[in-house]
Amino acid sequence: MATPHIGAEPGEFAPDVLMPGDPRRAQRIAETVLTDARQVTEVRGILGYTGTFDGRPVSVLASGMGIPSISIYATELFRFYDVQRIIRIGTAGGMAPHLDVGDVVIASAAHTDSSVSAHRIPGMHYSHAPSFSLMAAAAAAGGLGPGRAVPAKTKDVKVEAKETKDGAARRRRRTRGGQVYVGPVLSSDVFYADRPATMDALVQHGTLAVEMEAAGLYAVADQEHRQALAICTISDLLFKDVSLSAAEREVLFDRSVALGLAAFADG
Ligand SMILES: O=P(O)(O)O[C@H]1O[C@H](CO)[C@@H](O)[C@H]1O
Ligand SMILES: O=c1cc[nH]c(=O)[nH]1
Repeated sequence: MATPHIGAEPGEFAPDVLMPGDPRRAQRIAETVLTDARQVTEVRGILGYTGTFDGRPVSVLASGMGIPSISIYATELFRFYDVQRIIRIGTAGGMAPHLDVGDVVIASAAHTDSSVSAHRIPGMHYSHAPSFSLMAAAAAAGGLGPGRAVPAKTKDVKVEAKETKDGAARRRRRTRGGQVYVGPVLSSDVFYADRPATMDALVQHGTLAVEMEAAGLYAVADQEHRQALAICTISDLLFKDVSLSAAEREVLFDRSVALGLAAFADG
């Protein structure tokens, strides 16, 4: 039976689910990466598809934005569709100075200011962490491993970046694109926040990037005894006024999807 938020019947989702925030990104992944993908849900415009990749069943379902939204979809997938593993395919704002747009961050931990997670276990500061096996497999697929301090450089990608100051000039910008990093992210409840001291302290504590869902996904996976990971493409740089357009954010996820599919295969 369908859930309040997912229209699929039991059995229509694969055990492994890729989960972008944006429904159009879900559609694009289904159309360009999966074989024989068919739509299994469209409730509230949150699109979901099931197909195969390299002969393995794989689904993709959008999460919407924020911890409350991803928590609903992840809980319903784990609890009512027997989904075993979810990998978030997200975008994130780069915080650490060495990051560039197009780089990929595999979230080894997720700090959060969300009350949803902060009060999950009363009296505890809950640690939001991914599945080790998924994270290790994704990192290996990204060329990272023990004793390899410098991330693998993958082929350059050309992106159209936008200088946000005054919403004005666009300029062509060749990124180092596709460098893969593993480290903590901030899963923020607030997109438009003005708190430079907090962000600076997080960077000083090794935080790489900010997004809005990983902590919720990791907590739900722990609660439901399932596995999860977040892999995010850097879509803008918080301290450099560099930002990708909405259209660019929709398409610049190939590397993250490849790492996610490799993690499903090897994790
Ligand atoms: O591109 P997605 O996956 O939605 O991720 C990021 O983009 C949204 C904000 O623009 C938030 O959901 C944030 O986590
Ligand atoms: O700055 C950003 C970029 C993407 N996603 C976020 O949550 N923040």
